[in-house]
Amino acid sequence: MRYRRIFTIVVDSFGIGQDPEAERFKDAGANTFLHIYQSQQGLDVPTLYALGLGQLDHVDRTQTMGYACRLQEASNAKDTLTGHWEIMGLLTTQAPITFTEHGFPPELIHELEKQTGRKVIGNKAASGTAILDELGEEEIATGHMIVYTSADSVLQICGNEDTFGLDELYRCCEIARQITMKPEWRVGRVIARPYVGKKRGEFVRTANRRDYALQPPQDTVLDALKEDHYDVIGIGKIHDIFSGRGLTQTLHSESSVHGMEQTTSFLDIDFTGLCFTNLVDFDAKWGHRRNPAGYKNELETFDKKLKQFIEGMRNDDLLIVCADHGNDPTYSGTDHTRELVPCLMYSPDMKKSGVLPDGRSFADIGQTIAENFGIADRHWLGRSRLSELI
Ligand SMILES: O=P(O)(O)O[C@H]1O[C@H](CO)[C@@H](O)[C@H]1O
Ligand SMILES: [Mn+2]
Ligand SMILES: [Mn+2]
Repeated sequence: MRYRRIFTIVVDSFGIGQDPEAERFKDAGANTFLHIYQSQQGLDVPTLYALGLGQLDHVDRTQTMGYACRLQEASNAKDTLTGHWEIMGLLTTQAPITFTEHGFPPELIHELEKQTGRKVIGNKAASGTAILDELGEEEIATGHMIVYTSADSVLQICGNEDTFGLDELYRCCEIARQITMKPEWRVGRVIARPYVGKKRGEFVRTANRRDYALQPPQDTVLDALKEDHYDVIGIGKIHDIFSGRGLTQTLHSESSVHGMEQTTSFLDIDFTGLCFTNLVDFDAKWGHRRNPAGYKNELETFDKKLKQFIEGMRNDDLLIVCADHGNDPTYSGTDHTRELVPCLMYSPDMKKSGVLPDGRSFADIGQTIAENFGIADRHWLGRSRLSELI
């Protein structure tokens, strides 16, 4: 075992340019990183640049440490579940079901209304904040529930924390999850979207969001690590994304800053295995909201936290910073964008630094982890980069 602890941090939606499939996903030209950089007159992220991020899109050459490369998604998707599953070795060939064109079919809605005892309003593809402005007041006045979707494979239900109530929202989502287990309705996630506020313009979504995700259909590198008695710590949304599978410990985060603080606190803990973190604010607060200035700020704050993290690393620690898909905040629409993702790898034990060739799957990350911990014999997807980290 070369590294005793591997910290993998997913900067949710931090894409680095279109991949060969982007056109098929109607995302030609998308580039989350570069377009934030260009639209905001630069990006002050010295730590990410030191790790080689700027080399990947040729905007900065101040790399001093670690190895940087770009990875392509091998799965037929651009969403959070498939992205994370692929990072941990699982390929998704069948595109996840979506209902963006006409909303959910009447039979599904009828079943949901019958079993919850509540009428459905909305039932269309929408941005979560826009649909609250449109229908939040009606939901509060009538007790009906706002159901909406997006280009992700999701069924989302909004509920006002004061009038609808959190428990009731979770109950309705559990019913929705059961109903959508039917093969033709099997969305990747049902998501409870609680919010507070009384009227249009004042609604704010809270951190009590809850995701009811499908189980990964097969074992991932996480399961294999757990089976071999390694520690597998999930921070932020990791638990939801893997339905708790393959984890030995879970921490939920209030924000991406909080997620980095939780991750950093594990530097002081003597574990052996993987600490796997998802930082969702980049995607949920800025990418989907098409807010490049907010995205820039979040990145710059993250960069400072990353510097502190690196300062606390030991020689037998490996850091991997990556992403699960793109979400270019300057692109049209409000959905994810199919992109390459950065993969930045660093350990204080490295003698050299540089750029590595692009990889054909996000699973290069999982395979690197698998080789490090001696579980690569299971033929995971992807190619280990361990021998390139010199
Ligand atoms: O617009 P909001 O509600 O943030 O939705 C976003 O969040 C959901 C899950 O990531 C996806 O449906 C995506 O579109
Ligand atoms: Mn994501
Ligand atoms: Mn998203």
